[in-house]
Amino acid sequence: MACRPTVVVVPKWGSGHFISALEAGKRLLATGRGAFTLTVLVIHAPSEAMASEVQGHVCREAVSGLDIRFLQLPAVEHPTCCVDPAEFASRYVQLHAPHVKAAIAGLGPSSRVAAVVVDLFFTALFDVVHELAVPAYVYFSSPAAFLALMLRLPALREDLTGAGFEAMESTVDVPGLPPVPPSYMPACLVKAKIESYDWFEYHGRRFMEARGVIVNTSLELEGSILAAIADGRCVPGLRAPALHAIGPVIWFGSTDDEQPHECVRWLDAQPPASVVFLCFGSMGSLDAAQVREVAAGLERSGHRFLWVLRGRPVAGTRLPTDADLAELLPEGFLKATAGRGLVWPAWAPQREILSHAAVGGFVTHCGWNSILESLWFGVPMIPWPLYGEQHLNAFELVAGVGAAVELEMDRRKGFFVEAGELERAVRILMGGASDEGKKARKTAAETSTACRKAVGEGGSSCAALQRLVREILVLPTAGNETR
Ligand SMILES: COc1cc(-c2[o+]c3cc(O)cc([O-])c3cc2O[C@@H]2O[C@H](CO)[C@H](O)[C@H](O)[C@H]2O)cc(OC)c1O
Ligand SMILES: O=c1ccn([C@@H]2O[C@H](COP(=O)(O)OP(=O)(O)O)[C@@H](O)[C@H]2O)c(=O)[nH]1
Repeated sequence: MACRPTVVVVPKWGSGHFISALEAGKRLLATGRGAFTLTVLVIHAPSEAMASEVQGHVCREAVSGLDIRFLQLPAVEHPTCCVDPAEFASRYVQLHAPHVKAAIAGLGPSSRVAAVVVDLFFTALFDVVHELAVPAYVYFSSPAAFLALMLRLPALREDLTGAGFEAMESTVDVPGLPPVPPSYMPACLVKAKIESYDWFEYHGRRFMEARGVIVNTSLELEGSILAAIADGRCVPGLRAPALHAIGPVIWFGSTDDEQPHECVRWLDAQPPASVVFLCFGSMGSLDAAQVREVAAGLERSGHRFLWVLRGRPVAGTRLPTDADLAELLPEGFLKATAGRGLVWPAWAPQREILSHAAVGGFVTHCGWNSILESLWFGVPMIPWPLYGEQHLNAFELVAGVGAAVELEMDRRKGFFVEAGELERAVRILMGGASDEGKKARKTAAETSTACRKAVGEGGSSCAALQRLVREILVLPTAGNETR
């Protein structure tokens, strides 16, 4: 079919961002039933490890036979003196703006560019998208709760002293959530790191310029927050951005391994719902003292476990290394837990593990993709937030969604978790007669059903996707219909 319009997606590197944005693009493509193609502008990831991860996804999709064209953008210099990944990503993409403009303009002769969808850290690209008079969308791969908070940041700034949320005594009003204690504010906003607050506030303001914000969530999961945003409660006096809740967007593809993964083979030999799974995301790792507490807590809980234990990143990088188990684990631990525990020192196939019948609980760093995957498979959680917006996600999981047993962390000691506390939470989550555990397991099962219904034919997220595709396919209107 000649001259079909194309939707341009500009994803950020990093598993949680890139795969999610690509999968959302593929769902747009499938919903459009051939009415448009997808063009993905690939930004060179800032480290070799991340670049090769992105390349793996690109190569796999390039041979999928779908209408996706990948355009690699030229490399640019790295910005210097950035305080955190949010600032780095925001400034790095600014340097790509001329290349993004040239790439989009270059598509013009063969296909009309119907929309440009950028990652939540990439709103600096709006300037060139506006210059080209193309409708701009944001793909928000974090929860609506964090979107609500980002939209609220300009107003919240007025209540803050220079010390940030850490010094705040009252709770924080995130519309649609119960009052949030300041200690649950995202790690990137809690400390007096004014640069990262500035950047999140910057993006929050720029979301208002978008034709719509596509959020990886559903009405069933975050209905009250989506309603609060749509009602304008986050941006009083201004027009709220149009929202498209199309989630859960989860990638169910595989990495073409011929043999089942060792973790999966081990799970095959365990009884149903007997194993607690521990995994801390693409960037999470624990220090040596914390590793010893986890080992003691798991040993004392008496439960079966599959623990993805990663080593600290080497200097100058952010990705965890493969762990040296002999060095990290307490002496005798592997022997004492042989037969009922597996410690895996490298990247693990998390989705496959969560889908396994032997898994009954998940100790998670609360990355939003991990939460959605766990809910999809009906696995109740113990939240152990580390970085980014994860503390807010953990609060929402316990106080809002309810599919989790809270883990007490010593907030004055770098969020340290004692062995006894992990043992307590694991025992409650994995069995026993406590109401708290029963409620978490029941809510996880119910939420799984609701999530699957949302993306199925006639579900709320499926309908939102169809409305979004209709909106993209017609020329810009003042529509704000998809709340
Ligand atoms: C959303 O707020 C923050 C996100 C991050 C952040 O940074 C990051 C940088 C990389 O180079 C690679 C990554 O994979 C990555 C991931 C990441 O956070 C996760 O993003 C997911 C997709 O949006 C999802 O939201 C997870 O919940 C996040 O944990 C960093 C940060 O501050 C340091 C943020 O505030
Ligand atoms: O050992 C690992 C660690 C992470 N993941 C996947 O990486 C993504 C992590 O995204 P999330 O938003 O949870 O957290 P982030 O790593 O971006 O902080 C999820 O899809 C996980 O399933 C995985 O497959 N194996």
